[in-house]
Amino acid sequence: MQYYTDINSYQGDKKTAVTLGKFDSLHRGHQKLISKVRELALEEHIESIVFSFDMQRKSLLTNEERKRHLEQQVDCMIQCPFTKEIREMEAEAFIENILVKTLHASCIVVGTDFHFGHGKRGDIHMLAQYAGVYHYRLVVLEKEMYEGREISSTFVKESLEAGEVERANELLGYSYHMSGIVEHGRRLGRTLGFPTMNVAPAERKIMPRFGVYACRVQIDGEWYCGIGNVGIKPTVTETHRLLTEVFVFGYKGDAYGKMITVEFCAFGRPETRFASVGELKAQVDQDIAFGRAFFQKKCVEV
Ligand SMILES: Cc1cc2nc3c(=O)[nH]c(=O)nc-3n(C[C@H](O)[C@H](O)[C@H](O)COP(=O)(O)O)c2cc1C
Ligand SMILES: Nc1ncnc2c1ncn2[C@@H]1O[C@H](COP(=O)(O)OP(=O)(O)OP(=O)(O)O)[C@@H](O)[C@H]1O
Repeated sequence: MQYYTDINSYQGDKKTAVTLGKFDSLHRGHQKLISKVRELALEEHIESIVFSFDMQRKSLLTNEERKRHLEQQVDCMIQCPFTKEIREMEAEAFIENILVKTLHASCIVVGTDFHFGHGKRGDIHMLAQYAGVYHYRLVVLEKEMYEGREISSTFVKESLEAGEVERANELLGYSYHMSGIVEHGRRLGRTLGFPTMNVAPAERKIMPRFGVYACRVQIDGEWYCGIGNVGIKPTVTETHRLLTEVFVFGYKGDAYGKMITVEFCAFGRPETRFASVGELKAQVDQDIAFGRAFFQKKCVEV
């Protein structure tokens, strides 16, 4: 996959099938658009492109994660910073300069509510109006729904904030996850009987509600089950540093310094400030039982 973080460096001269939007989470609605772009590109022997506006704020997927998700799916991805120039570009100019002259779009795929250009004046009606002028085909897809509500990145964020991670995962079509390098904790966990891997989220990564989650953890390419806590460990620290900590079932190695991925599968309980470390340990023992039971119910060996 070709990857660009600046529209001006795009040099392709082939005709393309393009889908556009913020694509913050690559949820099931986004995936429908991406599948369509791939299908059209194959049919017409043209390149498939995902053009995403990088809003440069807190997001569900980091740019790196979004790139990784699309790596094997499309020919090209452009994460275009939402600069003043882009924000203030009139919609007609966006169609002519970006879609037609730069990307050579011959198919454009968007959802019914796609808006673009200065003041968000551009929409599917404007795109349809110029289709004949610039000889592109416009494909507008209906919004993918979940229990009567349109799937959106906003819906995913609300679900994660509420601890409804299982619903978030349904909306996404994959499990919400975070990655990072395992760092040293205070090594208190191992004296309590549950050694943990500590990972800090990327700076702009949105984290789910503080609390305990049944997790799947990828270490050195292998998947494990575990139980994790997202939060600031108020019982044992006062630094308020946000971390994910996981006790990985059956892992015996030394993971310090390794890059791991933690998938959030089910919410157990909110993070709590306990009166003593003894009370915390008693609760974590129950959390471990919750985690094991969750995966056993799914017939996963833990
Ligand atoms: C499943 C699980 C649940 C946890 N729940 C809490 C909690 O509710 N409150 C809290 O202050 N810390 C919680 N922690 C964090 C522990 O305080 C922390 O893992 C322990 O103190 C070891 O920290 P260390 O890695 O710095 O040694 C939890 C950790 C795990 C693995
Ligand atoms: N549920 C959906 N089904 C089909 N297409 C969708 C769906 N949601 C968004 N799209 C389309 O995907 C593209 C990117 O959408 P975008 O990421 O900008 O919005 P969103 O997912 O609704 O997120 P947000 O809540 O941040 O507005 C747009 O063309 C949009 O119309």
